[in-house]
Amino acid sequence: MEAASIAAGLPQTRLTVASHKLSSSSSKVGSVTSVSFLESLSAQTSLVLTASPIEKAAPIDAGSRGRKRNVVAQSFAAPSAGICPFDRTSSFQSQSQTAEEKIGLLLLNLGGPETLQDVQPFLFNLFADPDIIRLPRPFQFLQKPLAQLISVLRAPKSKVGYAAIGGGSPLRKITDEQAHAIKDALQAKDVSVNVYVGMRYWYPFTEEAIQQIKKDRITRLVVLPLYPQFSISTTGSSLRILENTFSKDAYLSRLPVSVIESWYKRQGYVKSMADLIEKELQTFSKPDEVMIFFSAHGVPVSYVEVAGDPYKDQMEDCIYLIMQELKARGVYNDHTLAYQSRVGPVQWLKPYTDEVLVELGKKGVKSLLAVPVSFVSEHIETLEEIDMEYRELALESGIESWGRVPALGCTSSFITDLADAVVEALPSAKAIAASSGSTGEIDNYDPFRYAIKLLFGSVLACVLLFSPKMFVAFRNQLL
Ligand SMILES: C=CC1=C(C)c2cc3[nH]c(cc4nc(cc5[nH]c(cc1n2)c(C)c5CCC(=O)O)C(CCC(=O)O)=C4C)c(C)c3C=C
Ligand SMILES: [Fe+2]
Repeated sequence: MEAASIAAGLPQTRLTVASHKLSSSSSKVGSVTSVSFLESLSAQTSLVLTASPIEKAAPIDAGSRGRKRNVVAQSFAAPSAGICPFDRTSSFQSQSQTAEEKIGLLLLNLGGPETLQDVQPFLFNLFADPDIIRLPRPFQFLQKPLAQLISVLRAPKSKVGYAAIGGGSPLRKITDEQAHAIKDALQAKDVSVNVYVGMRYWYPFTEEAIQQIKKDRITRLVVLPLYPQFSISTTGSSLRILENTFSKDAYLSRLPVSVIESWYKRQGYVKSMADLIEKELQTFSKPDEVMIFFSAHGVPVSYVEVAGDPYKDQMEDCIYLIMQELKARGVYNDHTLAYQSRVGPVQWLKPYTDEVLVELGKKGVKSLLAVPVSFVSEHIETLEEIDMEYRELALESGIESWGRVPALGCTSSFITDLADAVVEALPSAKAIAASSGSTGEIDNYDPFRYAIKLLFGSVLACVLLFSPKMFVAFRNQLL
């Protein structure tokens, strides 16, 4: 649904932010930040803070060639008819309202190519992100030429993957469904919100969502990244877009904002994951003998060891909490954690999923249940990498029974808990730092300087990449 048509004529949202009663099952754990998200992000990503100003033209334009420009982000103002079920029996009650508010909820996600033609420009946007390819400051002018080169080299491999799952990523559709479901779950708690979806690397872009929030004159905003754990490369990268845009805009810099940075500790999430695992274990002939195999998306080791990305610690903590929940239910299966989806010639978090599968086969493990744990939607890495590549590898390695837990998607207990998280975050919303300018203009873009940089950078990138050592590394790891 197009945002413009839905968002038009929105009723003014009425809400008591100061006084509300929370459901006894909802948990306040999780990391909620208001203004301080900028500071905490700076602390966590100090190495890249001075990276490029908002990628205003290039990433979006790169993806919009030959496509009707998507001018508005998605906003969901109308209840959707039963796309995702959720629990309407929550004990949350909003009480009488003291102020008129127009509340926005911004869901942040990665985005994915919708067609095979989108794959290369999508990859360009991804590799042009200084939070994904972290170049030392003197080399940052190489970011875009490198992104162009790597995206072109990587695209054929990625296209095979996307072709295998139906010719495109399901992320936009699933995220839209989650947006509708959270909106409905909030409505059932008497909290009216406009929900916006902002993708980092594909449509609807985060920048578009922000512009829509501004147009809609939202008065209070909750930001909810759809990643349970924080990583510089995911939540951090999306928050940087917000930081850059909000701090330069008079209206946005005064808008009270609350950011839910990570939420893997929430009881609703932990219990929902445990429910899925428990249910899937029952599909095996001997459930007690199944190894629970958590497969998390990897990140380069340098993110954790040099830049201080909390992702690895949070992931380990998350697995611990899910296993504790399972033990409390009398499920004592063995479990292990490995990291998947590495790209490029650098060291990523270990152990690697493919290597562990082979080892487990050698050790005589016969039944294995894969649990994707970094992400809450089905996507290429669950549907292709786990369900096809890793399954085949596991069976070749001697594992006889293979299962996979579905992504949470619109599971009702999970959606209800996210809605609770939003309600809990509302009171702490605060305006971000004062605006540095009041025009709302984002950045000066000089096409001539950009072209010179691009030309020079491309030549240097080719020289670097086609040196024999780099060439071998890329051939082995990227293609
Ligand atoms: C090159 C570096 C990458 C880092 C670091 C990284 C971190 C990271 N990614 C996700 C979740 C997703 N990644 C997706 C696609 C994707 N990611 C990379 C690279 C890095 N990811 C590439 C090259 C791609 C494109 C697909 C491919 O060619 O393999 C997606 C989208 C999937 C879809 O269905 O479209 C998601 C989701 C997490 C959680 C994460 C760090 C914690
Ligand atoms: Fe990724």
